[in-house]
Amino acid sequence: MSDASTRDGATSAGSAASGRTYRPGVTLEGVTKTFGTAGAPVVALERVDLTIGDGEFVAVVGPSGCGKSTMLRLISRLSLPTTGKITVFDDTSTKPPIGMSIVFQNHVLLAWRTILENVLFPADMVGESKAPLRAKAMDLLTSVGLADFAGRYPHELSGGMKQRASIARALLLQPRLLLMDEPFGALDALTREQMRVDLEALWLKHRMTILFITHSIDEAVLLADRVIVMSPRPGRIERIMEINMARPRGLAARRDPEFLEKTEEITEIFLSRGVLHGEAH
Ligand SMILES: Nc1ncnc2c1ncn2[C@@H]1O[C@H](COP(=O)(O)OP(=O)(O)OP(=O)(O)O)[C@@H](O)[C@H]1O
Repeated sequence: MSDASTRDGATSAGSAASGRTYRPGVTLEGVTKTFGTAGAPVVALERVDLTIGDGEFVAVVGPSGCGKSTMLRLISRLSLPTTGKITVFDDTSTKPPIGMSIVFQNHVLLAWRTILENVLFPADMVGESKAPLRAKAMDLLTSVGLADFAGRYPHELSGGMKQRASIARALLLQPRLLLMDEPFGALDALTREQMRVDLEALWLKHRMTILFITHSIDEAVLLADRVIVMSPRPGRIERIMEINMARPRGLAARRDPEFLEKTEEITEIFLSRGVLHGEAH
């Protein structure tokens, strides 16, 4: 459960060799979340301590029910911890953090709005004028490969295209914090691979803090600066693993010895915790 911090408070999110140093962005201190009071309460998260650097890309991987989505909901303040403290860019209030966007597994595009109007939707939500944001929205649609689909409606797009539009929408107001809850979980393997490469490119361009939740060991290692490996319920941090592969990692990263080494290490953790079984059941 190492979470190295330097003396000036900056989080060291990489090895000395990688030279990555971040200021703290999101901090969880002794965070526990328990659901239900009568009968048998469910401890979804137990004593989680974690610092995510400002501008860092962190992935959380773990078995179903280990509290990954709970962690994301607590950081977004859609839900409050039972005990412990969560700080988001120095803010410890219980209001949704300013500058936060969320992307869920299933797109939440509005069927009656064009793709461009969907991408502009956050401006309506915060009462900003849309006109000055149109060029930005088009740029974002171009960067996710949807420039030609700005005038189409969601039902005219494939699942992957809809999820690209959701990501473009999440970036419209330049979030400082992007929470992604299994954003590629519903996509086919090829689309997923491409989305991963494209997300890395977007992150390298915008450098927002990303918390990316996934069931995929490969995806976590390929994308993140650090991978948080969760144990089965009650969800605890089992290991924090630094990934030092050079960026952009792109498709070639799958052949990097570090990719093989880290995915193997995480698989071993899950085997030892009974999350995975070497033999068929
Ligand atoms: N609102 C709720 N009320 C009661 N129990 C809940 C609630 N939300 C989550 N839980 C329980 O908390 C535990 C963690 O759930 P959570 O959704 O965070 O897991 P997860 O790791 O995201 O799972 P998955 O990978 O399947 O999405 C589970 O046992 C779940 O049943």
